Amino acid sequence: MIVLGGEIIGEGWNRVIATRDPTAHGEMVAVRDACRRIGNNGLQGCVLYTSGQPCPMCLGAIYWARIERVFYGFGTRDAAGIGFDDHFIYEQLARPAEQRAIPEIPLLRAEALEILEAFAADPGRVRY
Ligand SMILES: Nc1nc2[nH]cnc2c(=O)[nH]1
Repeated sequence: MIVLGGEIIGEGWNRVIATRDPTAHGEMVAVRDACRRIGNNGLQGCVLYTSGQPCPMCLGAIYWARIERVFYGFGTRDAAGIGFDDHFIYEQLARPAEQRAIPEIPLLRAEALEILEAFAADPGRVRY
């Protein structure tokens, strides 16, 4: 759940299998719920309470949402004990991008930079 000033503003639980969505971890569902309810993509000042320590995907969403603090029950090593990959993915991120089980390989940087620079120069750009 996500709490702001003592009030629950978002709730979520794992919906990966139910919705056939690999991103539907409990934390992601809660972040989406809170953002929808408050009508904002930022969750500044909010605290997330979760049974399990967030995986890297969820932690990324937590950072992007600017959540202030996370409280969790069991850790990623505990989750690994029942077959979840959270800890494995953290270990993967500690390796160079090219050496991971799923390598990230730079491609067409100059062309991609043109798109990035055009976006940066767009006066209608909204920062988040
Ligand atoms: N913290 C957390 N870890 C997971 N690993 C797989 N699914 C989940 C989830 O919903 N939450």
